[in-house]
Amino acid sequence: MTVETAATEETGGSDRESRLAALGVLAEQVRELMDAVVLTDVAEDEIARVTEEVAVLTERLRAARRDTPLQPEIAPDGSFRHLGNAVAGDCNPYALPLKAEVTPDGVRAEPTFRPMHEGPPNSVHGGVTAMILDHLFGTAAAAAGRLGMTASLTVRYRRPTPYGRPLVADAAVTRTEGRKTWVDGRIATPDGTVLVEATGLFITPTAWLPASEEVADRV
Ligand SMILES: CCCCCCCCCCCCCC(=O)SCCNC(=O)CCNC(=O)[C@H](O)C(C)(C)COP(=O)(O)OP(=O)(O)OC[C@H]1O[C@@H](n2cnc3c(N)ncnc32)[C@H](O)[C@@H]1OP(=O)(O)O
Repeated sequence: MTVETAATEETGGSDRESRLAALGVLAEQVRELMDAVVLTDVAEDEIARVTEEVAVLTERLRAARRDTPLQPEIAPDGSFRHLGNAVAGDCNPYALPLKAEVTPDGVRAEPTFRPMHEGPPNSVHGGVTAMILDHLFGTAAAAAGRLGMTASLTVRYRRPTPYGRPLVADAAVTRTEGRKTWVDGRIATPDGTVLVEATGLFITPTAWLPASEEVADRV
């Protein structure tokens, strides 16, 4: 597995960074749109007009398209980034996007879920919280020099997870054995009430072993 540097793709340089920043702003606007859709109470004829306008915008974006979302790369500042990722990608409207910070113990993030993440009434879907923990766990493994794929994830849901307010998520490697890495972590309220906790097993595919240490310094 190789990770390209940002400058090697397409236009390169600051033009590309400027365009990616603009794409990030668009993705955030689309998140706002998705929340607006799940919360709107406007009349049916207004829904129909907005639908037509959105269809026009969709066609404009399709005027020039890639085969895949943006792939993992080394950003100009030397950090690892994956702008097309469904959890952490700034340029993917489906992503929160999750911002993980490396700590002495592992990794930490402060996710705020949105109305569009509704599962049970007035709280976040369990598949969404599991996805966030999966990604955070993968980041904890990568930061420890053990880049891997999720082999299993065991999730325990302790309390309903609210949207609309900042929460705290953390993860740490607890054990390693050959290419296997076990990670524990949780999502909690800022005062420490655990909402969701999980254990994950990550396995480093043999082909990823060379990239594993390189990525650790850049997460
Ligand atoms: C590019 C830079 C990226 C930077 C990343 C930043 C953060 C990114 C965060 C992203 C996070 C998002 C993450 C995602 O979303 S990852 C997406 C979800 N996960 C997948 O799609 C994984 C699909 N599965 C596979 O690719 C393979 O099966 C893997 C790679 C997992 C193992 O295939 P491999 O061919 O390598 O394995 P092996 O057969 O030689 O077996 C090796 C050992 O492992 C044991 N075993 C195998 N499977 C399981 C299992 N399911 N439970 C328990 N144990 C299992 C097996 O018994 C053996 O043990 P032993 O006999 O040696 O004791």
